[in-house]
Amino acid sequence: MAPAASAAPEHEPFCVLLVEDQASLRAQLCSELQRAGATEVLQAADADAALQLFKLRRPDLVLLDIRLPGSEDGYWVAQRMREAEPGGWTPIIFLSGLDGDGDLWRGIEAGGDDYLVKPVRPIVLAAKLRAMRRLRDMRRRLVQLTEELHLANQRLNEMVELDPLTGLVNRRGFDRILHSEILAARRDGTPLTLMLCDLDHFKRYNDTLGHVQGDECLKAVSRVLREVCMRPRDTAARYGGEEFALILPGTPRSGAMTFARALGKLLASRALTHPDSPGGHMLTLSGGITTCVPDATTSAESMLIRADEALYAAKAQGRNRFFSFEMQMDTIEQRHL
Ligand SMILES: Nc1nc2c(ncn2[C@@H]2O[C@H](COP(=O)(O)OP(=O)(O)OP(=O)(O)O)[C@@H](O)[C@H]2O)c(=O)[nH]1
Repeated sequence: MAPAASAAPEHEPFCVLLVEDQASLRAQLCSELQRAGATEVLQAADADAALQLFKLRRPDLVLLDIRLPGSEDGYWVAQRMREAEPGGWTPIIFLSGLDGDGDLWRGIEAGGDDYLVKPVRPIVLAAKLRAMRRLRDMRRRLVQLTEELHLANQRLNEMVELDPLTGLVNRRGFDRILHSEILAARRDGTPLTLMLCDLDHFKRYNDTLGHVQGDECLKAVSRVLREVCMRPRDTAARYGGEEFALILPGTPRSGAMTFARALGKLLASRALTHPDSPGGHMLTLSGGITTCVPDATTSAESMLIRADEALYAAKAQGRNRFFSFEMQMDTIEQRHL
């Protein structure tokens, strides 16, 4: 004996749109659907009402009669429904008195998922409802998993560009950002500043306090750098061991020097001590700055070479200072005038 058509055990709401023009059959199917576990049955007697309800309520399943009053039939309705949900897929089951192979084929071609020939036995209707519900749940889970995967990928991409010790952008991220900021500044004709910063006498720091303490010091300096980068597109990166890089879009030479002074002040306010610094007991930084409005000849490499040269000069002239490559060049030129 066939099992009785019973309510599906699922707890999630399941809304069915029933499109059937005969009122008595609609009422009968409606109560069978409810017995079979549909939590809501929306009813439409013609194509227009069916489409309106579909767009407004987004049901979980559509039961669609093929013969409808007016000029449009169920095939037409199914096609419009598919067009109305790009990227989505609401299961559609055709209901029809037509049982030819061609009718079935047309229904599937029109975007239907299944085809039931009237009169539909309650047990069959309940079984179809259950199967479609299962498909809906699996599809939802798939969408959820895809979203989770997308987020995990995003996070992974971010992590690939982060330095694990300091949380700053790492060398890989720095290379990408500098390259794209050069292109942007070139396109907009705006100045771009690159600043390389290096801790002074950090080897002595490590030698005296050990690497663990040295790491803590690098983290503290990173916090200062992150704080001093106040504009959204300013980037603080860990360029190498105890070397940091700052990318400052829209920053001219004068702005770069103001920024360097602010950085020096903020670092001094943190009063980070150095146990074995020849110049006192405070931790200090030296910096090399280059600023330009990039043109076709500007590259990340050329900017790095200039910033590095300025950093070398700052170290050579006593440390705890920032030098601008371009300002040095101006001074040299003036001396030769
Ligand atoms: N604790 C710690 N130390 C690091 C890390 N990366 C690089 N260093 C240390 O940084 C020190 C850099 O030393 P040097 O290049 O001689 O430079 P310095 O002693 O700062 O001297 P100047 O730059 O000339 O002022 C070395 O002792 C490295 O071991 C790191 O991730 N953690």
